Amino acid sequence: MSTDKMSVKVNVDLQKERQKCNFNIQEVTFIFDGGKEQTLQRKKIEDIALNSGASIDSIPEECLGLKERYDNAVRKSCIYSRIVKNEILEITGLEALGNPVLRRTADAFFKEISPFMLHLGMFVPTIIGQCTEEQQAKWLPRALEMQIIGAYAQTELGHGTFIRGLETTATYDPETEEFVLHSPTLTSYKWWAGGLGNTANHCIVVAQLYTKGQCHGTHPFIVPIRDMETHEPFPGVKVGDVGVRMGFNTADNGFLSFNHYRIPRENMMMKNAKVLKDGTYVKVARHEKLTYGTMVFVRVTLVKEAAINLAKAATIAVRYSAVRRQSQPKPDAPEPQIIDYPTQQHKLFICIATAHALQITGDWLWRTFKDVLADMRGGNTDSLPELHALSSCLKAISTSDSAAYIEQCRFACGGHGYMLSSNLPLIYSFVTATRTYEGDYTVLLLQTARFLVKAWEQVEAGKSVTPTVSYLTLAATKEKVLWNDFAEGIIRSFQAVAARKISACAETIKRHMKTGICYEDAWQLTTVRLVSAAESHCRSVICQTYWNEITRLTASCSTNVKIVMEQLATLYLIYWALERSGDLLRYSTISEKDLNRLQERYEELLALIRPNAVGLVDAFDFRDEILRSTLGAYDGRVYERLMEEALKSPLNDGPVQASFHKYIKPLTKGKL
Ligand SMILES: CCCCC/C=C\C/C=C\C/C=C\C/C=C\C/C=C\CCCCC(=O)SCCNC(=O)CCNC(=O)[C@H](O)C(C)(C)COP(=O)(O)OP(=O)(O)OC[C@H]1O[C@@H](n2cnc3c(N)ncnc32)[C@H](O)[C@@H]1OP(=O)(O)O
Ligand SMILES: Cc1cc2nc3c(=O)[nH]c(=O)nc-3n(C[C@H](O)[C@H](O)[C@H](O)COP(=O)(O)OP(=O)(O)OC[C@H]3O[C@@H](n4cnc5c(N)ncnc54)[C@H](O)[C@@H]3O)c2cc1C
Repeated sequence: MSTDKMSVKVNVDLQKERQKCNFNIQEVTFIFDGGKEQTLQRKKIEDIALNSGASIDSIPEECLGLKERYDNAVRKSCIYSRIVKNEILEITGLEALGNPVLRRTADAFFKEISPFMLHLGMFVPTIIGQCTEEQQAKWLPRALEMQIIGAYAQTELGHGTFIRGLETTATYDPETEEFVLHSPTLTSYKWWAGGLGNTANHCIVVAQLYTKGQCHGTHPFIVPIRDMETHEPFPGVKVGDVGVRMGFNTADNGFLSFNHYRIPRENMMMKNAKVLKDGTYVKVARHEKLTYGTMVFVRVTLVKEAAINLAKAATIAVRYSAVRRQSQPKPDAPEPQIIDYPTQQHKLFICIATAHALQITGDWLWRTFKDVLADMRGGNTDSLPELHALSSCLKAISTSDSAAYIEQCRFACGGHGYMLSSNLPLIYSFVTATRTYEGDYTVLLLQTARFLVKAWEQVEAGKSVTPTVSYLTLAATKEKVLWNDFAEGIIRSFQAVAARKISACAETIKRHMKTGICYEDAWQLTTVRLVSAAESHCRSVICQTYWNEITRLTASCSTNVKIVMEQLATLYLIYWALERSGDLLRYSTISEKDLNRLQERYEELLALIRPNAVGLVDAFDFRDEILRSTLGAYDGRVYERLMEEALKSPLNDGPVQASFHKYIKPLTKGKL
């Protein structure tokens, strides 16, 4: 427990909740963080970054005007980046790029997003992933020292998903040994890049590479866009802000265009392909899609990003639900805490369980990513398609589930959840964007579906497949899978559902083709089912990973920790079995009686988890500075904080606003 938690006066209901908790909270914190060392490291980093108070705003961020908000975010980004550079990276090394501790700590500084986020989140990783060693030696130290600040400009006004359709050109001129960057149309303007509008002085630009009259497709280039002294855009560069957004308003998302703008040949990022001085194009990489590597990396990190944000929202909503009392279900009895309503438990406990499921799956995916990276360093790219399929569907489902459940947490807080000071609307506006950026939900599930259909064709041909799809053999028989309600049985049934959906998609594509249409059209006609099949596959991966890993991770834990972690994981499996009962009825032998029994077990689990609910969210161990919520603070002084925060509003700076004299008074006096 940190000192701030020990010294404060805590709401009586929350105190009672904490007394009820029957498990060792710290052990669960270690599980969520990925181990005791990780917890200790995170706390050390949080202490370094937050104990100075540099993150605190005197006026709430949301009460500032757009320009002041941006200015304040840049000011704090400079402070935070100094801490990151001088102290945090010393502790974590570049592993910090894949570790949510930086983002989690950054939340204390920025209610929205730092305009430097993409510098560390994409600019630096792309230098690492796409530059030769020589190029890295030139750019990486400057980027890490914050001597240059970068953005990642791939998306254009006309194209985001379809990267091959990007229009910006980079044409090689052997005379001067330069690339000429050009934006031929309005739709070719770069659009959306975080940090680009006013902050960055360099930018990674993804453009169609032309040399010797031939187009070689999209490649990344490092492009200086502003003068390092004056920060003026260079001649030939047009750059600005894309306008007000639903969230991300301090992230400085920008547009960018080029008018025959020249950069040295060496600024092409040449790890995967090169252009020689004479203009000869040389392919280095063994796999066509290695230039998409930064996207795979960010998709992998987004799974844990989804988990952390959901854990924050759940912490706010559960603590608030323990403090809030409403209605009178029994005559003459006191108003219950709203967390005692089973419907409230149904809204909230799945959020706690999902945060664990995604965090554990995110850890597993990160380890898989590192293994594939190691294989690729040895020249073996065989496991890349599986990693792409996994990272695509897990990014899609984790961000989509997290956004939906964060909104559910907001609903669970009634009217006060609608206050920006609850922080729930801001968390939601951030997370709902993650469903779109770095690959839209549907588009990514269809990428996974491509892999699954191919894997199914291999199974049909009697060939072996990779471990994450080995369950496809379950579809080889048309028999329904035998239902049983042990965890392993539920997981097996989810796999059978996915397998049968995938095989049905493959059959549907073939059936369409028999009518004479081409494969691409047959694929399009099947996409609604393909998305559903990929979603089922992804859910079975999450369920299996969550169950296997939680069993492994709790093996040496105390009994009550084992029990509560198993209750949560079982709740997660049963919740999804009930949600997908239609699929189970179709593809397994589950009966109405089995479903009724599952429903009963689900409700029993809600009651069993209830006394530990506050302990479970305390175990996520968010400092108040990171939660930034009037409803979710550790002490539960909800009403006092709502009032204190309301009084900070500029609209409370006096009893009468100027608008009364300017407009209302003339109106009421009939003079307007
Ligand atoms: C120093 C101090 C600083 C202080 C900072 C303060 C705070 C910061 C704190 C912390 C920061 C840390 C972390 C931050 C974390 C994250 C960053 C946050 C925000 C990010 C913002 C968002 C940025 C973006 O959105 S960038 C743009 C992303 N764009 C996309 O994702 C586009 C989506 N489209 C695609 O990916 C592809 O085009 C496609 C849809 C997949 C299709 O591609 P296409 O070329 O058309 O290919 P095709 O469909 O024909 O398939 C061919 C073949 O290739 C396979 N394939 C496709 N993609 C891949 C791939 N990536 N890898 C491997 N294989 C791939 C595909 O499956 C096909 O295979 P096959 O033929 O079927 O076998
Ligand atoms: C907050 C935010 C920050 C961003 N930051 C960056 C950044 O830093 N750098 C950067 O380069 N980009 C950035 N982006 C852009 C982002 O990557 C794209 O918006 C995203 O990849 C989706 O592409 P799109 O906007 O072209 O959507 P579209 O592709 O136009 O999608 C619109 C709809 O069409 C559907 N659709 C599209 N193609 C298909 C298909 N083949 N099959 C079926 N349905 C399809 C989609 O499912 C969706 O429903 C950011 C976006 C946001 C919102």
